[in-house]
Amino acid sequence: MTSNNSEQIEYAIEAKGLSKRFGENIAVNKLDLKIPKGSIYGFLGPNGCGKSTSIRLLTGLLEASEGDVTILGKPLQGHEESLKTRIGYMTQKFSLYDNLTVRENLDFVGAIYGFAGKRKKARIEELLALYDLEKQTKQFAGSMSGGQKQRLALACATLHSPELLFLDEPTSAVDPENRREFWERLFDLCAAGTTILVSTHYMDEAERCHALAIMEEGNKRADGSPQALMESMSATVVEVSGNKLRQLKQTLTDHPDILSAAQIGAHLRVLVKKKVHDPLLFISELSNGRESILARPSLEDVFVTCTGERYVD
Ligand SMILES: Nc1ncnc2c1ncn2[C@@H]1O[C@H](COP(=O)(O)OP(=O)(O)OP(=O)(O)O)[C@@H](O)[C@H]1O
Repeated sequence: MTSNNSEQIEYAIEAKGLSKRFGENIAVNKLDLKIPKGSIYGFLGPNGCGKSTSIRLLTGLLEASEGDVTILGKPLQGHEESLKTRIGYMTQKFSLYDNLTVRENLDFVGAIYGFAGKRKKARIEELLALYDLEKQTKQFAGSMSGGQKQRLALACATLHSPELLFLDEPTSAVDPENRREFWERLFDLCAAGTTILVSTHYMDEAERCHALAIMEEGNKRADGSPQALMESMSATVVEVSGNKLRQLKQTLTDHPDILSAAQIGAHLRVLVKKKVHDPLLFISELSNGRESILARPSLEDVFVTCTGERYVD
């Protein structure tokens, strides 16, 4: 991050009241954001919650219905063209040319960003080595595996060394190992000064971000670092074990002071509202004295708590 002193923080993205309507449907509703330079920020939420639309608004590809956006210190409105060279964007479907080879894809993107001659060749060689694509240079992009396509898409999105990188669900089409590797590469980019905004519906991925926004139906329900979100959660987590968990789950979820009860293996993970002073006694009474313990909150618990906010008193 740029600074420890809050007065000196430089923001890569600032948004105020950002909204987008498609007819009657509000895809993004009054979104406020302050994303420090040099950080990895996540949008976490289910399909259709407005992640892609928010990213497209912040890149200037889509016009907002309302709100103000400042990107890398400049108002987005009126600076869309000049900002394009400072921004990278990797779309959900990777936007590769299937009928072009790996090298041709990079060549094409290089030309778009005004690279030519030795400079272009050198940058492409650098990216081929960095993203482990040297053996695939002549392969058509359409015939590559999900992981290879993802690495090529990241190489294309970062060819012009953008200061700010948008990644829309970049790991949906790859296995867990590729996903881990991909995140290592993101932290390398971040260490070199790139600010990254990444959307995901994976909890483990969101947990890797410096900070994130939890989104639902176009609204930001909460934001902060994963740690801060877990610490400020408005529920206590209790794990209950024993038999007949399916019936117990029903009894517990019917109770107004219980936000959710989900079976994980041989126990139920129960989110009890914070206003309940002794959650273990409370659960013991509701479950005929079954064994229960307090557990550490996870980001998934935060998500359930935030998106179920309307049920919280
Ligand atoms: N061009 C459009 N015209 C009409 N409605 C749209 C358009 N783009 C998005 N929407 C709607 O806006 C809402 C948010 O969609 P968006 O794609 O931003 O969600 P998302 O969180 O990125 O989900 P996904 O991961 O499935 O893409 C959805 O209800 C979607 O149908």
